[in-house]
Amino acid sequence: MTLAEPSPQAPRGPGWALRLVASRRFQSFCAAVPCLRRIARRDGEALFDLVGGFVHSQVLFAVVELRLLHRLFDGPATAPALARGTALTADRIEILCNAAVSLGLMRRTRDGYGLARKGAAILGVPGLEAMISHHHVLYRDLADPLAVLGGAETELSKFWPYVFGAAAAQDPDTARRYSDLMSDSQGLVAEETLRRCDLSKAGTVLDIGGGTGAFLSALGQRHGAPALHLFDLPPVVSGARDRFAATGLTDRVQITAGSFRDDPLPVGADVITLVRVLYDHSDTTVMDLLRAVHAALPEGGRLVVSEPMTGGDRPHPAGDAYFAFYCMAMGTGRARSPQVIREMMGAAGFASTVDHGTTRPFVTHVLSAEK
Ligand SMILES: CC(C)=CCC/C(C)=C/CC/C(C)=C/C=C/C(C)=C/C=C/C=C(C)/C=C/C=C(C)/C=C/C=C(C)/C=C/CC(C)(C)O
Ligand SMILES: C[S@@+](CC[C@H](N)C(=O)[O-])C[C@H]1O[C@@H](n2cnc3c(N)ncnc32)[C@H](O)[C@@H]1O
Repeated sequence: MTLAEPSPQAPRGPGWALRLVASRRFQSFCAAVPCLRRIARRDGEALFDLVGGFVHSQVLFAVVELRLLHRLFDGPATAPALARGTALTADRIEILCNAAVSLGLMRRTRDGYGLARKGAAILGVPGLEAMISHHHVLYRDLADPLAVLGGAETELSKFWPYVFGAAAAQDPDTARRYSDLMSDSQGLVAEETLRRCDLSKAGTVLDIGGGTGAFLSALGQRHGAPALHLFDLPPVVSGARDRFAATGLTDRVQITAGSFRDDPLPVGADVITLVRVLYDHSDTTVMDLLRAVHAALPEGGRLVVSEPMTGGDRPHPAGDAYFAFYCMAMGTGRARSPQVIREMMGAAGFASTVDHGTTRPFVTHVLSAEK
């Protein structure tokens, strides 16, 4: 595509500036002028990161699948040493490790390769390696993003069957597979949610879609007072009793197996939490759920919603790229902005809503509402 050079009489304003940036001659001019060269180089590198980002995520996938970060946690190693125990040759491991160094996951050492800070951080984030390994499903779906955008059937939608109703989630192995993935990644979500919402004075907290109880376990260990009530699908909650026993919370916990799409919600809680639940479901299902939550709460009762959200009129990569496409590929879900969810809370009857924000949009965003 050859863009006409901006004519002298071209209107000034954003159009003029962008037309200039899109001009090959101006880009060549910038590369020759020192103060402009740095901007052009920075934008070019950022653009190339976007172009090559899918290779970067596959380098990360390979490093995680080969457990190289764990190998290096014990100390630096040479490429031949890292190749041992894998099906790869030392020269291919060297290529992978150099790529990992370029991405800040590893560092070059006198003896070969060592762990870098980002690589160490991955080892410290609960559930992150499992999520990275799980991405091969989404990756195959996004090989044809236009098909996903066009609503084609996806592999990912078969990974999370529960969103299609309790009947689809009867298979205990499937239920365990996604519950493990969720409970592994719950650590940071619970940390952020409980830091932003003080639930220490709650009487009873009902966690709807609470999986195998990871959030309630974190809440129960942080606050000694609230009684805890878990509500999730029958094949899912079966894994919860052991967790509560292991955290010494059995006496404070009630477990109800059921579907919020098909069964009445338990009553008696003064706080109801929805942690990474709404974005799995359509607007209709979400509105039905919010109305049922409103009905199940007493006057003055509180709803807490915590899940990754989009940026609304200020889109950000975590919510508007990753989770928006993830939920779209899932088939029924939708990543929503804090504003949209607060409007849905209001439409469901909640008198006041609060945006508690987030420190890390890629982990979660916290809202609450009062009846
Ligand atoms: C010199 C030193 C040592 C330090 C000085 C500098 C310094 C202080 C460094 C700090 C190092 C440090 C502590 C870093 C910590 C980094 C952390 C905590 C990073 C956390 C990253 C978390 C990430 C990337 C989380 C990603 C989560 C994802 C991708 C979750 C996806 C969930 C999905 C898709 C769920 C789907 C389920 C469904 C079906 C949609 O409901
Ligand atoms: C993404 S997981 C989140 C689990 C947990 N809250 C967390 O953040 O780790 C969504 C949860 O909603 C549950 N769920 C989905 N549909 C449900 C339904 N109709 N009734 C009850 N729970 C449901 C799933 O079983 C799953 O545990």
